[in-house]
Amino acid sequence: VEVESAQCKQALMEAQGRNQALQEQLSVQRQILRELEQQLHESQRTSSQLRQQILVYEGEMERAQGQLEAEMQSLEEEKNRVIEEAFIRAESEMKAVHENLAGVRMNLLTLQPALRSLTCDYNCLKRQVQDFPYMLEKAITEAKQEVRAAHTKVSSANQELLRKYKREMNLRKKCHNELVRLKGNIRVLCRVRPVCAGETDAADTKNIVTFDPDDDAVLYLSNKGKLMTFELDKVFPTQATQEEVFQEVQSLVTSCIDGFNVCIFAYGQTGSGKTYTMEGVPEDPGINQRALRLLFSEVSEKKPDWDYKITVSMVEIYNETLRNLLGDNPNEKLDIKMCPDGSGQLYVPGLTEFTVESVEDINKVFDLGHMNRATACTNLNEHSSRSHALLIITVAGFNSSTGHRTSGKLNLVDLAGSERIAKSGAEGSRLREAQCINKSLSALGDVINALRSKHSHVPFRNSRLTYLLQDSLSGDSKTLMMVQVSPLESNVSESVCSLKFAQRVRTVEIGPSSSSRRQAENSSTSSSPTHDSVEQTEKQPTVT
Ligand SMILES: Nc1ncnc2c1ncn2[C@@H]1O[C@H](COP(=O)(O)OP(=O)(O)OP(=O)(O)O)[C@@H](O)[C@H]1O
Repeated sequence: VEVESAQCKQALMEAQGRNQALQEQLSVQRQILRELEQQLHESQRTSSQLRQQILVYEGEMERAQGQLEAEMQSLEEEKNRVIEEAFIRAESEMKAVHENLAGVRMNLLTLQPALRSLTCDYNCLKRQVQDFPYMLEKAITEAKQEVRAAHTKVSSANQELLRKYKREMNLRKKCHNELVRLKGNIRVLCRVRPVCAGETDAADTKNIVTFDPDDDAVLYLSNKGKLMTFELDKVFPTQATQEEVFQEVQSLVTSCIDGFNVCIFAYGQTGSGKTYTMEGVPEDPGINQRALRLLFSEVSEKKPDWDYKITVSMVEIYNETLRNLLGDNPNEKLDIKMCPDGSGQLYVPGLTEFTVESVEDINKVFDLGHMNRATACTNLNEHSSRSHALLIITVAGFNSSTGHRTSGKLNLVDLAGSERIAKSGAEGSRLREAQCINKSLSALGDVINALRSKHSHVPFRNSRLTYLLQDSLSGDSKTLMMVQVSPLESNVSESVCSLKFAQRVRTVEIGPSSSSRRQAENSSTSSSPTHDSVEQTEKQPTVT
């Protein structure tokens, strides 16, 4: 029993253990059951909600179906209406097309004859095109022959014209020379400046100059109650304009295009209008600017046969010293030398030359010249009265059809004041200035005298001025002296001196022919400097 009791106890314990496990399983199963019941309940609730929703949807679907059917109905009606309209339109368009077609058929009937004539034309043209190369070749050959004939004709006409042109040019040159010869290779004109504002109130301002209304070469001067008469080549009264003065000198200016050398001098006492005549004022320029403008227009007219180069130099002669006014260094002194080529020509080593082609170029050159002239002196007005200013214009031409070349020089000179300085008042540098001016103006007078008198010796080398201008004063060169005179009584003695000088220069007898003169000049060019045989005191007012 004890053994069985132990076994029973063991079995009981196992049975209790199994019972315990089953109990636990049961409670888990119960829990699951509860949850499932809850889920079922919720599902039932959801299902009833869904059923209700289904009912709502079914109601909406019914309503939508009703609307759809109504819309389909209306679309069906619209479709029928549109089809009907399209049908009507198509019918009318069809009718129009039929009508067009009938028109086109009619046109076709009328076009057929035109087509037939076009075909005929086409065939005709085709035949012509086939013949064209042959005809073209024939026409080209004929045209070539005609061109050759015309070319030969034009060439011979050209040759003839060129020959005539050359003859005319020579004739023009001869006529011009003859004209200048008749007027004299050296002409002396006089210009009387007007009384300036500010001069009318002062003493001695009486106007003592009168003119001859019938003779523009005569001028009367009342000197201490005595009427003096002067006869020159032409006299410009006070009211003469810059243009009128220029018209008188313009033939000389243009002659340098033909290869002549020309000198135009303005001579007279300080304040007599030399600078006004040569340079003028900006609003009314003088000979310098007008000459360059005229040269520009003349050479442009001669294009394209002639090609010209115009160059400009500016020089000042002060106390017998030459200064380069267009150079980099206005204080640099220049020398005059004989060309080493043995031609007898003179040249100035280091002299600056500018090529000018327009009025702007001229203005730039003049501005530079004025600036350089002013740089080296303290009082420009006084300095310019005591120095000679030279504008040297060179015109070199080349004719491309004839190969002809020309070279002419135009020297425009504003001389130093010619007035005499009282012996007592001149000393030191002023005396030297006066001596230099006296020397150069005397030398100029001597040279002009010698040239007009056809002297065998012309004293070019007696001053820098005449030496520099030697090639422009000799040979076929032309010279014009513009004697400037003040009309005031206070200047009467200087005016008398200037006019006497002018008249003497003008009335010197004309000597042998120009060819013998040239020989004389050539021999004089190579000779050593000698003093002139012409009486200096006879021709030139004395500057002491
Ligand atoms: N024809 C003229 N018409 C109007 N004004 C003139 C005329 N000639 C000269 N003048 C005036 O007279 C004054 C003196 O002239 P200008 O300076 O030309 O004399 P100049 O002889 O060159 O003197 P300088 O020897 O001192 O250089 C200037 O004010 C100038 O404007």
